Formats: sequence, C-alpha cells, structure tokens
Amino acid sequence: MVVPIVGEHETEILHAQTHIWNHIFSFINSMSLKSAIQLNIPDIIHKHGKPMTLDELANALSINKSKITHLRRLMRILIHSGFFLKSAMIPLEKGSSASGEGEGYVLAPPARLLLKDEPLTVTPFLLAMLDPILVKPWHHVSEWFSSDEPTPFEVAHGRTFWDYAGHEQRLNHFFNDAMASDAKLVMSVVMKYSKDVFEGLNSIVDVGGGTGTVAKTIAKKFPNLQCTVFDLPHVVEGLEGSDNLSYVGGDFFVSVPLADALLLKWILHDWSDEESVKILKKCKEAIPSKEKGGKVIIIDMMVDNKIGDDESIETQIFFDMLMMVLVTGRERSERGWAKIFFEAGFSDYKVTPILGLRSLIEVYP
Ligand SMILES: C[S@@+](CC[C@H](N)C(=O)[O-])C[C@H]1O[C@@H](n2cnc3c(N)ncnc32)[C@H](O)[C@@H]1O
Repeated sequence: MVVPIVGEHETEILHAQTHIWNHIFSFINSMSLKSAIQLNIPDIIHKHGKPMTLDELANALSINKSKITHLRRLMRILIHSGFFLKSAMIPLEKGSSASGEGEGYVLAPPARLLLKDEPLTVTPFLLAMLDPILVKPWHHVSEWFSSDEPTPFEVAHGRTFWDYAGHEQRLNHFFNDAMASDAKLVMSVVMKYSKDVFEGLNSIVDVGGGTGTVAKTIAKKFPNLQCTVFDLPHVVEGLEGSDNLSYVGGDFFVSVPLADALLLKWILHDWSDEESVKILKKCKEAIPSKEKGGKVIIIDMMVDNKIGDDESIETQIFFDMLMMVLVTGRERSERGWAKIFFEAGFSDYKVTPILGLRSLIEVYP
C-alpha cells in the first residue's frame, strides 16, 4: 500500500479533482467505441477467428503505419471499458513492430452485440445516438433552461426532432435503422417468453411502428392476425406490406386505426404526461372493451430504483436525460405509468418485466 504523503485535506481535494476529470472525460468512452465501430474493429477481430495481434489488426484495417501505436492506445481504452480482452497467444515473430506483449485481442461478451452481421446488433443504435445531429443539443442544455423552447433539440436545431426527421432524409434513415435494430432484439425475447399476449387477436396496430420490424415479426408468427404499421407519412412512405401486413400513414394525436389491440413500443417515453394522455385517449377510442379483448400493449422502460446494480440505475437515468434533451418525454416509474393510464380512462394494467430495463405492460380499457 502506498502511504499518502499529503494531508487529509489535500487527499480529499485530489480525489475530487480525479472525480471531476473522470466525468469531464466520460464522453471519451462513447467516442472511442464509436471510432472502433467506424473502423470495423469488432468484425475484423471476430472474423480473424483467433486472438489478433496489434500488427494483424493494423494490417487488416489498412491504417497509416505511423498510427499503429495509437491503435494500441485505442484498444487499451476499449479493453478497459469491457469490449475486448487480451489473451495470451503464440510468442511474437521476430521483427514484429507490435507492442511486444505476446498477446492478441479477442472480443469480450458485450462486443458480440456490436458485430454488423449479428442479427441483434446494437450498432445502428450506437451510430444514431452518437451522430452529431443528436449530440449537438447536449451543448444547449443550460441555455434551454432559461429559454421558452420545449427541448434542447429545438434550441440547437430550430425545430422538433420529429419535424427534423421528416425533412432530413439522413436523420430519418439512421433513426429508423436504429429503431429497427432494437425492435429485432426486443421481439426475439417477446416471441420466446410472451407470445401469448397476441393469442386470440384478429387485428393489431403497431402505433408509431417505424418501418415495421415489430409488425413483420408478429405477422409472420400469426398468419391469421391482421397487422398494421401506423406511423408518420414520411416514415411509411413507399413501404410495401404483405398478406396480413399493411402500412398506414397518419398522426396519433389525431386518430389511430381501429384494431383489437394496439402496440406502443418506445412511444410514450418520447412524450410528456399531458401528450401521452392525449395519445392514450386516441388509443382507447380505437379498441373494443376489455370484455371483448381490447387492450394496449406497451413496451417501454419502467424505472425501478430498487434494481440494485449501478450500471442499470445509471442507464435508466441516461435514458431519462436523453428523453429530456431530444424530445418532450421522460422515463416513468410504475406510479408515473399508472397515473397516465388512469387519466386516459383505462381501468387496469399488468406488467411483465421480461426485457431487461424495459417491461411489457398490458393496459385494459
Ligand atoms: C422512438 S420511435 C419507436 C419506433 C418503434 N415503435 C420501435 O420501437 O422500434 C417513435 C416512433 O413514433 C413515430 N411518431 C412520432 N410522432 C408521431 C405521430 N404524431 N403519429 C404517428 N407516429 C409518430 C416516429 O416516427 C417513430 O417511428
């Protein structure tokens, strides 16, 4: 143990400085990960099939030779943040310019979800959330607190997120791709553990269903169930349905297509309580009574402070801040959810916590 040679007061100050530095530079974790994805590092190491030396990685990346030692520094932070491991391997060949440690890089378990060909990849979500369009509003949060604008996004870009996505094709595409990638992961779990929520229905509308990843999964598993994807016109424009899948453009503040059940995945966390109650009231108008099987199925976060582990708590708080900065929404506790359900005239709900930080909530008229 190193005996401190400064007093208690100075030790405290120096600790405080480290804590602040650590927070100042937290973005370096996200940006380093983004660089690795853009360089295709997880896929290259995965395809290599065995531990990959720095030299082999540098060759495969065709980076400028003068950058090899910098690549090692990038890999070091990614090892520290748990995306790669170094495993002991064959000794280095003579003349190698690698670090001399005789080890190669392999993927750590979370990096598997960053592979491009992995069906449940999170890469499109990562690239979307760290795109300059979505990062810029974070520079305007303090200014937003003293402005009349509803969101920092509007301070930064002069219009709402949804309006911007309707006019800027690049944002529309990368955001829809991000949502589709998340929808695949979520549906893989829902179809395995909660498929029964769709049993007995004749029709379902995926409200704000994006480009239809969720609805396509349901339509395939339930060929007799009529599935409709309902979203803003610019999102569903030009998309082709199939026998039991169709696309409808519209605005859920105006009306929602009629169906036995409605699905709202990652919708209500985008909106304030007041706006969410309006959407839920439109949903209630579109479904039959509880006795006739009418229900709204919500897939969204239910904040639980007793969740226990620090990473989960911090991730819930990150999402709540994200909703504050990009849109007018929030993440809700069970109490927050119950409040908007009852205000919109629903009578009961059932929570199935099968999706990690998110839950499947059935809400009955
Ligand atoms: C966070 S995304 C969720 C997409 C999809 N449900 C998913 O989880 O993969 C929110 C969706 O709501 C749609 N949306 C926003 N405002 C809308 C409105 N007024 N009427 C219909 N859809 C809307 C967006 O276009 C977007 O596809």
